[in-house]
Amino acid sequence: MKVTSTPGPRAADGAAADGGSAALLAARGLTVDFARHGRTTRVVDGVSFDVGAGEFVGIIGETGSGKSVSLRAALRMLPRNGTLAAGTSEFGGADLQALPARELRRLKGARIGFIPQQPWSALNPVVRLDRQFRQVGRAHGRSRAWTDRAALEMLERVEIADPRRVLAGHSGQLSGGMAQRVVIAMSLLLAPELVVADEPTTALDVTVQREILDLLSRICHEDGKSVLVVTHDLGVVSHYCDRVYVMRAGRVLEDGPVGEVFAAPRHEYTRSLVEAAGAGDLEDTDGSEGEAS
Ligand SMILES: Nc1ncnc2c1ncn2[C@@H]1O[C@H](COP(=O)(O)OP(=O)(O)OP(=O)(O)O)[C@@H](O)[C@H]1O
Repeated sequence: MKVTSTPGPRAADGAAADGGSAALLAARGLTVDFARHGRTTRVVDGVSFDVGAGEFVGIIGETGSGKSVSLRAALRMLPRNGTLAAGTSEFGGADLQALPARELRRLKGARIGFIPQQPWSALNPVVRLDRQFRQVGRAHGRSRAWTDRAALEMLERVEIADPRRVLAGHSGQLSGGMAQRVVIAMSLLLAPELVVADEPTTALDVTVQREILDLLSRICHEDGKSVLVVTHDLGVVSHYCDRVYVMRAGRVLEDGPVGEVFAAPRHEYTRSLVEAAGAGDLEDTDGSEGEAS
């Protein structure tokens, strides 16, 4: 994959300087409180980010820095004990925080695909996979025939061998990598414009991780989709993303084109991430046109 290093200003407030109102997903000032053991803790504080059309954006930071919570806040997917204390998020100009729940559900399945950390969390072990695809199709007004055809096509695109047999089976028969391919196929079923992936490969073996990411990136590039990926792996961001937001302790420390941020980090923390990752992970971030293997 090409890693671009678009020249341009680097924003200081966590929002992309070049994102502006044209962004497909725009989050501004997200601030999240969690109630825990009778106390309220602020875990995300004023986080802003943009994802433009066709852009691959990464959010990176150590465990607990607030990456997942920011992403979930933007998509109105916070757990019960989490509250959005401040901030806004828009998708294609629609206010995600104000949309009626039904419209939000419709938009999320059809225009925003979500890939979770654990494929198993998105699959029901006791329901045949073809039925699970049909449930997704039905929820969005698609016929059974349409869904069956689309599911087969998507499983082929994610390189599942013998997709008919897989569809007639259950998720428990799949390896982790196969299960994540099925989840990717399901999340892409309705051709969403944006794919949001929360540490999509941490549950998988290292070799499988790369295969899955290559596949996801290829399909999303071919179809011109936007991707927002949350990861603690600098190699993933440097290899697959155009722009990056670096998070620590619930805030965005810096953001910008991947090549620029990692080649000349402004923040000490980003510098330490780069140093810890070592040169091997940064082979593609020099602003030149590195190709993924
Ligand atoms: N449901 C919850 N209730 C209380 N606190 C939570 C909840 N979910 C997350 N947190 C807290 O919010 C903070 C940010 O968590 P978050 O999951 O966003 O981190 P992260 O950067 O995505 O890390 P990881 O890579 O481990 O997922 C952490 O301190 C976490 O303990």
